[in-house]
Amino acid sequence: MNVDIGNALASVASPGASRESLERLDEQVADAHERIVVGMENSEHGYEALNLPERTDPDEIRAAVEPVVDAEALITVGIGGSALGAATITDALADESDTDAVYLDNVDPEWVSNHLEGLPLEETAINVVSRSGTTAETLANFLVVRDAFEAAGVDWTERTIVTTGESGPLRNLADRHDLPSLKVPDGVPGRFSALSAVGMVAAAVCGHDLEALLEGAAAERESLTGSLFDCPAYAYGATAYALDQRGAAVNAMVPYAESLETFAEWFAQLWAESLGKDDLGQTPARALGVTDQHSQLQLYRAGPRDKLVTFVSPGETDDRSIPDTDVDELAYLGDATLGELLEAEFEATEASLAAAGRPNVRLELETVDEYELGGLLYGMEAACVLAGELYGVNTFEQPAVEWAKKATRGLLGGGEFEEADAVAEKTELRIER
Ligand SMILES: O=P(O)(O)OC[C@H]1O[C@H](O)[C@H](O)[C@@H](O)[C@@H]1O
Repeated sequence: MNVDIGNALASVASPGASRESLERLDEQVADAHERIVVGMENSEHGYEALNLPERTDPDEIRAAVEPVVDAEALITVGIGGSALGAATITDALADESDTDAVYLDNVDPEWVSNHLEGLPLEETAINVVSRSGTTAETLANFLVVRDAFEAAGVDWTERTIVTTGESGPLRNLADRHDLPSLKVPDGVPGRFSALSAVGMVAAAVCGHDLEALLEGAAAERESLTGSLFDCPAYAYGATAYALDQRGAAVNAMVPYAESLETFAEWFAQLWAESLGKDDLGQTPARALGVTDQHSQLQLYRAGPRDKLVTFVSPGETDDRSIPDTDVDELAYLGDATLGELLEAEFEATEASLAAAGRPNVRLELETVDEYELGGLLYGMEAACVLAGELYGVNTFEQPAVEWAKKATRGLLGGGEFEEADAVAEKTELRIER
């Protein structure tokens, strides 16, 4: 992954960071890097995630999925960090796979039923993922999926792989039914676990190259140095932080490839849940090039100056020519391909923001394959860890999310949680028709 921060400089954009201010910030980057290296060396909670390219064992993952490797479809049941990494990988590489990867994260009943209805269950595998093994949505959806298999006369125990922590309800269930199971690595929070079994079981069932994913990540790891000017991941993390300090409270992630739309969702969790603390953090927004040029771009170019736009350029992709036409006004299209049109729109949009003095950064991939994807995921994780150090927050906890989880459990009678009392205490000012 390469990063171009030119359009975030103060000479181009407002807010923007001057070259001199980035050089001053680089001293903090050097300190933060030292802290990160110590955390990695000591396998400290969270920092351990940056060791995954070396720690993850692809053979172990492939052995666990062996019984279902020919599945026509794979249902991954998980939420947040236990689903988005896997979904990012299999969505990005979907063209290369014969397996239909389906994700059940939401518990919207109609949506769950619609997903299950169309699937050939006797040819479908189940990938259930929960670090804690207690997340209500995941456990509930898993029970629903099991039930659907039983109703169709399909033995779910022959078709299920479990990835969870060392203990907990899901671990007990895996042991009781003797299911192939993998462990969420110690010290790795869910949103940083894409490059472990959490994200890679689905990739393995879909036949993707696990080694290449890890090699791409390892190459990014090699580039972690004490200077933002030598390290694309740190350049991104430091620039996003610097821009937020100058008023860019929103970070809009805009990939120029349909296959990377889920990546923007993954990034949103990473950035929001890691950095949103102590009244600090940058709000992630999601948009898709070229589609959202025709909707959100108006706001990004002419609305409040509170945004950094992050483009992802996918590099080389399959192309398709645009047929010739005898309509004079459209003749110019006949000389181009869809890929050339996309590229031109990307460059035009980037230039249009810069011309209006709106800061933007470009993440560049060579192409969308396992290697580049591994680098992108690792690079954004390292960027986020660096940003967390610069903000001075605890990047690896998520107490605000845990609060709502406890309130939900309390409401459903899953234990005594004082958080649930807040629901009854809600202030009402209802306007009725
Ligand atoms: O993996 P699980 O324990 O099921 O957790 C799934 C998700 O739950 C919560 O929402 C956490 O805030 C997320 O970070 C986590 O990824």
